[in-house]
Amino acid sequence: MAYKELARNKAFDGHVVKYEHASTELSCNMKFNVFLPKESQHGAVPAIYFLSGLTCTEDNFIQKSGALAEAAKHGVALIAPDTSPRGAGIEGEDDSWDFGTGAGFYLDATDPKWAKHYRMYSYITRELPALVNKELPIDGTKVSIMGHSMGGHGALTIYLKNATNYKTVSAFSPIANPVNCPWGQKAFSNYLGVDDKEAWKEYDTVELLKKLDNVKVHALVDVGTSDNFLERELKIDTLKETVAAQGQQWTIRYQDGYDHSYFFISTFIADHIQHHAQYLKQ
Ligand SMILES: N[C@@H](CCC(=O)N[C@@H](CS)C(=O)NCC(=O)O)C(=O)O
Repeated sequence: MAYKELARNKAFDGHVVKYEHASTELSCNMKFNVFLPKESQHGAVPAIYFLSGLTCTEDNFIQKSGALAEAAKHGVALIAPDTSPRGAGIEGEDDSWDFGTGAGFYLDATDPKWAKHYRMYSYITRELPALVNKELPIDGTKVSIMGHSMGGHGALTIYLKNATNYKTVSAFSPIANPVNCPWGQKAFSNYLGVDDKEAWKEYDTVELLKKLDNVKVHALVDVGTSDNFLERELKIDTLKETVAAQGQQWTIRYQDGYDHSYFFISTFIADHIQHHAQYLKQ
């Protein structure tokens, strides 16, 4: 299967289209959703990738974030991939909600048990862009990336490692320092092995920021002060300190009383789309 259309719904004068394709990176079939604004009927448009969090599929963001209206306003496409390979059949992959299926952590696993299928980093940075740039009216020279929670971690790390490929980055409630939190330690010790801590740092926003020389990044990060995961898992204070120490000028906002849910995302999604549109139009 090269790729096939599974569903198409008109929205805000454009369309939300769901596709399925056989992924060579992940060795399984994968689904993703795309919002194509009406401008895409006349030529290639800029696009924002949105990486979702733990337990999500390709549907959560496109159905719950309220992003379509603002994307339509700016003539920008949205690309919403799944969060892990599906049905790989690896022992233990469905045992917990924060690891395995629905929790690919946007890395390329090196542990032999996971290495064949759990390659979300290569899928998001190479395979999926190659497919959408070839098959859809997407301008591959004008793309950016954002995400939520595990997907916020994915967006920030992918951006920091490939800054020339993306115009900008933003995140909601990102897992900012996974080497120092339970979710990250569980994922990295299994996918990357317990011993190779240097490999872990390659997928850690705070650690990547420390290595960033002379590159100024203008990222937007929002997190809710009533987010249940704020202290234990997200480590936004550490991110903020590192950003300051590195002389970066990120906008990091603590939003009073908001939690980790899509109600929070939908409240601030317009700000994020506007942030991206400003860079995508340059
Ligand atoms: N274990 C809880 C928490 C998982 C959770 O909060 N997931 C976030 C990302 S880390 C999410 O986006 N959930 C899906 C949704 O709210 O639609 C659950 O299964 O809902």
